[in-house]
Amino acid sequence: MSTTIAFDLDGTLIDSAPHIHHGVSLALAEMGLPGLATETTKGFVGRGLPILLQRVLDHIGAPQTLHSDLSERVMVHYVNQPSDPASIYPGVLDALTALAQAGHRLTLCTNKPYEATRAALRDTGLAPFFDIVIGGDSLPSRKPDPAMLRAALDGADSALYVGDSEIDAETAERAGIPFLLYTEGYRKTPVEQLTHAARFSHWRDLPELVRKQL
Ligand SMILES: O=C(O)COP(=O)(O)O
Ligand SMILES: [Mg+2]
Repeated sequence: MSTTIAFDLDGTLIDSAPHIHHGVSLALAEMGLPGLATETTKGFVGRGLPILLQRVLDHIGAPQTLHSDLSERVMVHYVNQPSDPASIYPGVLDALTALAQAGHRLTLCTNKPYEATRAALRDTGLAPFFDIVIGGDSLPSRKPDPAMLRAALDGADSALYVGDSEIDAETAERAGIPFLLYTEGYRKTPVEQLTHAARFSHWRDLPELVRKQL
């Protein structure tokens, strides 16, 4: 049976925290604001750029009135700083190729802003795998609201969602879609506390896991 499989991006397909951190750091420096550690930025990824930047400003003790200026600057770097193809997690390309060859439709459902998502997919070479791309600003709401996931699944009868975070697990649960958890991303909660149909720590295991789900 052919299934539509939606994927999260940051912390799932690509280890993008260094890229996100770089964009945020450049923008903070331009504004004369203090920087923060990569691990701190990484901990803020998952709910989309507006919330990440709120947390950044809180963390460095700067007022939220700077949010829109910071956001515009980060977006420029987000789109213009090339994403490194080496940031793709090991085994992702083979797994996506195998799933596509098995006849599955692959789509993307990420809280990353759409323009930045397109740039990351283009720079890493992942773009050709996905025929629907829903970004964090594509719809009026973002994950964990299930509307994004529903849009990425395009009415499929058989569907799965693959992601790395608490947000993804909640989104899938609210959409009533089985969730496959990649355990090596940016999750902060123990795996046992996240609703998931199955989990994997290396991408080589995903095609078999998908077969078992169907
Ligand atoms: O940009 C974010 O906050 C997270 O993006 P993700 O949904 O691909 O993990
Ligand atoms: Mg993620």
